[in-house]
Amino acid sequence: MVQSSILGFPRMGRLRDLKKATEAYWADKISRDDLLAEGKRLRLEHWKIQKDAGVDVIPSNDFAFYDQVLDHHQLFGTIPERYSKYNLHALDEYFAMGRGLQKEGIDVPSLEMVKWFDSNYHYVKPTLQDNQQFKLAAEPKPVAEFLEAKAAGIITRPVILGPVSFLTLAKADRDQTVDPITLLEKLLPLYVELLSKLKAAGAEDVQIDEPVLVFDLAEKSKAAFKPAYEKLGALGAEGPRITLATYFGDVVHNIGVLADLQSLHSIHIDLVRNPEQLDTVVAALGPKQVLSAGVVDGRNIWKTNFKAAIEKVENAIQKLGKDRVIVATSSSLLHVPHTLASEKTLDPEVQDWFSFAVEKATEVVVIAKAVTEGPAAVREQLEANAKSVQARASSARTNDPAVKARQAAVTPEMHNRKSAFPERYAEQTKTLKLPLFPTTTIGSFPQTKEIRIQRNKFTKGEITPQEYEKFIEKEIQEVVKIQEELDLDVFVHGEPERNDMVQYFGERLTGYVFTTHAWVQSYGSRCVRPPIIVGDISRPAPMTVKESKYAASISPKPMKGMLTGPITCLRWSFPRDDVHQSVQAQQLALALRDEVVDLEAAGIAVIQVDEPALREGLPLRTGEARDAYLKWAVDSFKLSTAGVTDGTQIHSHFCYSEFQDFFHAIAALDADVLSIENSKSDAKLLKVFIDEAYPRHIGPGVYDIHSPRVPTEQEIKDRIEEMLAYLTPEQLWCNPDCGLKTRGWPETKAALTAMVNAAKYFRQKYTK
Ligand SMILES: CN1c2c(nc(N)[nH]c2=O)NC[C@@H]1CNc1ccc(C(=O)N[C@@H](CCC(=O)N[C@@H](CCC(=O)N[C@@H](CCC(=O)O)C(=O)O)C(=O)O)C(=O)O)cc1
Ligand SMILES: N[C@@H](CCS)C(=O)O
Ligand SMILES: [Zn+2]
Repeated sequence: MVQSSILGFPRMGRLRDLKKATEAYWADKISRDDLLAEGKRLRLEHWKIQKDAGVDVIPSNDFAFYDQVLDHHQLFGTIPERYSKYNLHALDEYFAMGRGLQKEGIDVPSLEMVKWFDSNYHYVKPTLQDNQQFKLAAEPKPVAEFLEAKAAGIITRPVILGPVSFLTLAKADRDQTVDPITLLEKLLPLYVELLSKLKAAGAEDVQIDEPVLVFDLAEKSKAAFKPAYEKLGALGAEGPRITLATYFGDVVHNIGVLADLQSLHSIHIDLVRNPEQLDTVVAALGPKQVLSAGVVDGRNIWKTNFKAAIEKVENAIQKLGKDRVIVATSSSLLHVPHTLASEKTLDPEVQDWFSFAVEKATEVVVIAKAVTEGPAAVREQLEANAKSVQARASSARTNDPAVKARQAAVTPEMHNRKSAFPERYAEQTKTLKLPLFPTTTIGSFPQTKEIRIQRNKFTKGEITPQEYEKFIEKEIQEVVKIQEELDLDVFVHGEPERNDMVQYFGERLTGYVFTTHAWVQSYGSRCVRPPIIVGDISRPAPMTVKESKYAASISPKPMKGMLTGPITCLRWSFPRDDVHQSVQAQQLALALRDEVVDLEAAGIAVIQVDEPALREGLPLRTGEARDAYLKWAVDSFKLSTAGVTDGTQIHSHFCYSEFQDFFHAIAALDADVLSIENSKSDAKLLKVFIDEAYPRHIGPGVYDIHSPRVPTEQEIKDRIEEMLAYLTPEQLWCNPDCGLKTRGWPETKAALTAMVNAAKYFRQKYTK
């Protein structure tokens, strides 16, 4: 019998219940016990959904109150002393690492948070010491959650991050030099102990995620696999059977590594992203090893094409037999929304094309049944699926000849600014007249409860468009006034009208549909509702001009227009899977180009086009695919921004990504000013700007915006001083790491006051 399996389930709940409970706990509105009880309720509900759908292999320990990688910091006792010294309750210590803590004499910033592979999910980086000791938690969470499910009559397969991935994704703490992978020997006994405990609790199977196998691994990491899994395998019957899971890429380049891991029970591969890896992996399996075939997409919302998925699974069965194949989701379903059933306003035509987590649970079951019992056993489902797939392929919604014609008319010249940076800068200086160390923010100001309530009322028709517009104008007036008081140099309108920097644009572009409840966790308690690209994209009307023009009209200083770039719009949406992403990016670029030109015509002389997802889109392995991506991604940005005159200053912003290995792409954008998240990274990373003789202007973030913690003026000065080792005073802008939408006003004002004072200090010091 072919089993069905899910690698992980979204944990927020149908109505973002976990977000609400967590934020209520942080605000002291519910007790710790209330929050723990809500977590328990959600875990149980999610296991039951999967059980009721008929899924054979159901994951546990895929739940986390903040981040599943952060859970492993506590599991292995890798909590830096700056947190552990306070002897906080474990849950509070956990949140302190995730989001920092500034309360009752405690003042500790959060750990670094970065992108989870090429997704819009962010994990907290394990941060290790030179003399790192490891200690398994007294009540390991994977064991506790396995037992919790067991008590409810559901036998699960606990998920843990593998030792090689944990260490490869880790970093040395600031001022430490340890290469994390060298700590493997010390860490492995904890895995052995954990596996024994799981087995003793009744777990027959465990899923160990080793997603780093999709990277081009350093030799040290590659070499770590064999000894690690020999040690875990040595447990034999004393430990659970191990399924080693890889996802988001292929493992063909590391097949020698996998072929050596004969103690594994099964190997999971992503056959949505890389179906071509099937034959190589099957050939490398040992005679009894099982293949977990990831054929239901964990990263996108399109209904699975059953015919195509069944063909892939049948192909594996032919070589391995039915008992050695499992039908699975390609990755955890963390990256897709909870259920399509909550969507009440989608056009039924397109609703029929989608499948969210709950629906995907049924999909793996149907596919497993089709290959176990034959198609007749699920004829009805297969026929309905074929009809839906066919309807989408032939829908008029997907194809717009006018968009195609415009794309065909794009010329190479349309990608280039009129002049090189020195001439542009000379023009910009005439109008902008900025001081040294100009201060600015990244765009958004706090999205207060009041803003969200008013938008909610407007969406529900409880207030008129005119009332909503007046409210937004009032918000803009307020942020302009605050920026005047703070004495910032380049103002923003604060983005109060935007629910989200991508969703907002998706709602204004043809070719998109958007949802009401399709939330996906981005980090911690923060969720996004990615709009869905269903057809060719165009801009029926200006999207941001009204608000920017209004803000400029009441502002005594330059007002920065604010757009989300084509690659970020693409990556943070659910993209089409029937058209290459480069085509979708170019359509977005053309729509944004019109917006940029319209903003300029409205008198906006500084325009920021955010591209925080540019790095995220980079193929995970080096090589041709990367070069191809970089070409079309950079071209899209340039196409969107190059329609302006020299005097208009183009900014771009990057966050959540490591930029050194990506420097050439950022430089190739030819933006006049870059702002990059930097406050949590070592300033030494800025050396790349010297090495490459970067000629334009840069604002490396001077403080972290993810934490409510307020930086001191001295900290910011120290940071700027460090930056000046790598950048000239003429090049340097002062700004926070990213937008301030998640922050409250008191901390925002306090932090920006410190930032402006620090900038003024250096301005005075360097002005001749
Ligand atoms: C910069 N980042 C972003 C990423 N991806 C995006 N798509 N957008 C981003 O900004 N990736 C990388 C980072 C991740 N960072 C963030 C930062 C902040 C958030 C965030 O604040 N998310 C909000 C939801 C935003 C939103 O769409 N809000 C809507 C709906 C608001 C709402 O919940 N309304 C209530 C009713 C009103 C009420 O009573 O409060 C409801 O519908 O129930 C809006 O503002 O209209 C979050 O709350 O998590 C995400 C990623
Ligand atoms: N302009 C956006 C960028 C976030 S990456 C903001 O300020 O929120
Ligand atoms: Zn940002």
